[in-house]
Amino acid sequence: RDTIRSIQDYPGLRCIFGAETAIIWFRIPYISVGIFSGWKTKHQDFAQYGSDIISAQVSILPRPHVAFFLADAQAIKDVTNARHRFTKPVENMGVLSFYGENVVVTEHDEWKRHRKVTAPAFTERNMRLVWDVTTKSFEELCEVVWNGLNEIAVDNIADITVNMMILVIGNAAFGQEMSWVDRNTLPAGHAIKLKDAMSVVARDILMKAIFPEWVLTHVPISRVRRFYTASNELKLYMEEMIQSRRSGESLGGNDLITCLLKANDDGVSKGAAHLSDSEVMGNIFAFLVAGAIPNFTTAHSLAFALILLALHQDEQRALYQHIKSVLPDGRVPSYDDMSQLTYSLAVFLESLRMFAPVSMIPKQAEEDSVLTMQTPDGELRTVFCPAGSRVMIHVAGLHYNPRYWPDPYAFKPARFLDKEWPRDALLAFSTGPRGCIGRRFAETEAVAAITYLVSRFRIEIKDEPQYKGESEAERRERLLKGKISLTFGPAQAPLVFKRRTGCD
Ligand code: HEM
Repeated sequence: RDTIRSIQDYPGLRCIFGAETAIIWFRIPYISVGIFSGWKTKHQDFAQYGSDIISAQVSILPRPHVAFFLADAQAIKDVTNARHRFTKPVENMGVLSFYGENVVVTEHDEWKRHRKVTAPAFTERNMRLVWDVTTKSFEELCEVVWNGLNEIAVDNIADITVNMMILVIGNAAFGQEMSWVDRNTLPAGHAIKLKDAMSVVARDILMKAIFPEWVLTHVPISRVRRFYTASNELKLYMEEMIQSRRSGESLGGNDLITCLLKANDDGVSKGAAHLSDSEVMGNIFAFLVAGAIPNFTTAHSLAFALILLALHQDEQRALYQHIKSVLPDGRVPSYDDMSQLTYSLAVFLESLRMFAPVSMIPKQAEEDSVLTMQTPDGELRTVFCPAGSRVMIHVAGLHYNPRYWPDPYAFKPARFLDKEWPRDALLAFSTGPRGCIGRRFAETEAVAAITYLVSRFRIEIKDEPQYKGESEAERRERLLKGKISLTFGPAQAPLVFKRRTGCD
């Protein structure tokens, strides 16, 4: 009753468990708000209450409190820009700092120091490397692994995109040669290969949050043992990589580790902001395994983009024609072409709008504040937000808000070709000072991947006898059904890649 009174009974959800409780992840009316409910409810809660800011009053967990859900672009912009008034609640993110403090898990001046050193690591040269590695890996997949075949059926497209992202991050962030056909032998002193250590840690990182250290060290369950070995191995690999760059072995590279170390050394020599050795490790880990979250997000977003293109052949044709107009000779696209490949980027952004991997971004109100939003009639209205409230940026609510995105359930990449597209209403990468540091990295990877694949293959849905007779709508629902693991990704989408013959 007290919490409801503190917000003058502002309309919204009333539940026992809050959006951040790990006990019940989904919406159960009056019981649980559900951290993952956004993917399902999209803009519906806001439409129901007739307002793009609604409250959620929680009576038990994580503690009795008020949360506000925001799907109003201006209110979200105000919150994300006011870094000191609306902070990132980092207290539950310890799992991402087990190799060292880093830019993801820090706040205030500490965060500022981490961000100042890490942001310059994402150089233009690094993006060029990301592009080259992505196209090279796809070339290897199509010509070597798929053996130049004209038709390839893939049971689950996400398996391909996740593997691809591990290769890209291994090459472009770690500076390690990695490919589909693993030619590397096991380095001396290691129990598993780097690629395997990355995949296992990325997949099972939540074990670190769930289990105490003694469980990881002693419990004889093979998956737990494998995770424990992989996380120790990854640490060892990272130490060796830092060591080799420190001893000047490979400082010529443009990978993220090299760029980060250069930026840090620069800070040290100028007496400016810099990081300790353990913080360097923590940030490399943040790029990679916290980077596992970003990397899975990129992989899953790319998978959704390919599924949507397979479901919308008209859009795929338009994209192919556009790619052909940029690359009429059919050569492999280069990084210099990226600025012209606007349709490929539009496809990626539209998939991110429809299937944002991060559906809620939490903030904490440090002081009493007022949120300003627009009513459906276009008037401005203020909402009192007491100190201590959670403010949840409801990405899915914003992305399906018809005020910014007419016909929000339709796949229309052309929205992003309009120069005036509503930039403040796309929050997949968050925005403001704490916006995603890897956005350009992810976009580069995705544009290279989409362009390469669509220029060479027509992508279709695999026909499966058990689904014969299903309607268009049922098919769409089945293929776009999401699954939640570390982030949101497609559950199971079988696709067929048909090599283009030149006349299609
Ligand atoms: C489609 C791909 C991606 C999506 C949708 C995405 C989304 C996001 C979002 C929503 C945030 C803000 C989280 C918050 O404030 O709680 C964030 C932050 C961050 N992202 Fe990404 N990301 C992607 C790719 C990447 C990649 C490829 C990297 C690195 C290689 C990366 C590194 C980071 C880091 C280090 C932060 C923390 C920045 C800070 O707090 O200052 N992300 N990302």
